[in-house]
Amino acid sequence: MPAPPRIAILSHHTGLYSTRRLLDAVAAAGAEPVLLQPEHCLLMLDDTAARLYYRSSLLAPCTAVIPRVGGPLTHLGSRLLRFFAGEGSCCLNSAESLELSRDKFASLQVLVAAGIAVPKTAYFTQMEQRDLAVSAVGTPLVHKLLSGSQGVGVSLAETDIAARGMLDTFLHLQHEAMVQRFLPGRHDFRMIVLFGEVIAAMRRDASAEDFRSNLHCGGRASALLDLPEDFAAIARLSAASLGLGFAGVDIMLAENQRPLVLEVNPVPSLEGIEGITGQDIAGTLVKALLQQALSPSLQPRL
Ligand SMILES: Nc1ncnc2c1ncn2[C@@H]1O[C@H](COP(=O)(O)OP(=O)(O)OP(=O)(O)O)[C@@H](O)[C@H]1O
Repeated sequence: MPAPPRIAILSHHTGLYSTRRLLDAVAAAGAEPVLLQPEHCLLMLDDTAARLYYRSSLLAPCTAVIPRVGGPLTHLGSRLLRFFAGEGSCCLNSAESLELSRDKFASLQVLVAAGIAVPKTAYFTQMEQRDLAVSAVGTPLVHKLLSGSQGVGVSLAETDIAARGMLDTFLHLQHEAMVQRFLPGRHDFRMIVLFGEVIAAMRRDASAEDFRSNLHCGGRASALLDLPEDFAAIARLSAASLGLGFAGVDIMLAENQRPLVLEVNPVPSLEGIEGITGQDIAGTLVKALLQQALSPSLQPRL
């Protein structure tokens, strides 16, 4: 009997809901789950060969790889993905797409170049550009760290004075700043894209205590059963523009109800969306990835 395909899951937090769901889904699909904590990996280059040691042992080839690395492990995760791609493993998201989508401003640049509308957003590095950025974007405005997730590093400045003070601090500490026009809707839409199809969607409403609608910030989610076709088209194009096989695309409405993409998450949590929709997203993902891996002629519809 041939050995079952091996599917690696790169995850630091092994007890996380998404990691556990994916491990179970890999086993349920008849494949062998291989849990890799990125920090226990050693990459070795020697002449023209590349090798990966996991906890001091040479790692056997993997059929496919699912990156579930958080923001702080983006660079390590992308180097591991580059190794796996070189080995011929089928990576759910590539090294390049992970790096790109983890940079909040660079990814918006790529979306805009693809014709996808985003909120008015300024990026700058020097104090001399601060006042122009504040007046061009207008207050209230949202300041964002260039990397961050679950709403961490996203803050609201209601007035020009507050915005200037906040920017002074961030320019001093981070040497760069990103500010975005505040959209007053208090809700956003998250669409999960898998190989060019929207497979699930939810609406998230901010609580009375916060402007952020992330579930970690007290937001409330509900399933989005009648997904507008323009939202789905924007989500598909956003994931494709960033080269992502799997992505969570966040959309908010402008004052004139135009859908604008806030960001595209390369490692969206499965917990909220599976709980809200009742869908087996982990199972769908693993089956689609195995199909990709085992039918090399089948190209993802990116
Ligand atoms: N320009 C904006 N106007 C109003 N609210 C915003 C704006 N940008 C972000 N928000 C709110 O803050 C939340 C977090 O913002 P964003 O998605 O950029 O950060 P994140 O930390 O990467 O979140 P996630 O982990 O969901 O990807 C959004 O879900 C939205 O509710």
